Amino acid sequence: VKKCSLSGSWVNDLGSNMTIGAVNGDGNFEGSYHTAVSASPNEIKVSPLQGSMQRGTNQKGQPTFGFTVNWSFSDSITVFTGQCFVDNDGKEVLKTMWLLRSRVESINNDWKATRAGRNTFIRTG
Ligand SMILES: O=C(CCCC[C@@H]1SC[C@@H]2NC(=O)N[C@@H]21)Nc1ccc([N+](=O)[O-])cc1
Repeated sequence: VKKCSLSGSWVNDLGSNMTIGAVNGDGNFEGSYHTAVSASPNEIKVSPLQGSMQRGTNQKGQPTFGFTVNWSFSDSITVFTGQCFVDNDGKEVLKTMWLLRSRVESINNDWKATRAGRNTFIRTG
């Protein structure tokens, strides 16, 4: 069975770095995220992430997951969701989509407060 583990260090197509710790028995994990890009005027800082991985009853391998990055330097938050694959060269890759919600002053600006996109992560080191 193709096995793909989330624990360890990853880099995405934007050059952002992520480290994920051990996945516990409930499929939950924690880690840290250092984004290479930001739309905030503030200095970028390492930010915590928390997430969950679907274990699948019979360890199907290539699990789905989701995690939230609570940006420490800006009034915004990103949720990522995706799947951990083993590609045709045997390399682990995380294919994700994300929603980035920024705080806006007024409900009248709510329409423009959520950005969406995709990121692919590969292992570093
Ligand atoms: O910019 C930010 C916080 C940093 C977001 C980084 C995003 S997360 C999805 C994508 N994948 C990455 O690795 N990095 C990017 N917050 C923010 C955004 C917009 C506004 N705004 O005022 O529009 C304010 C703060």
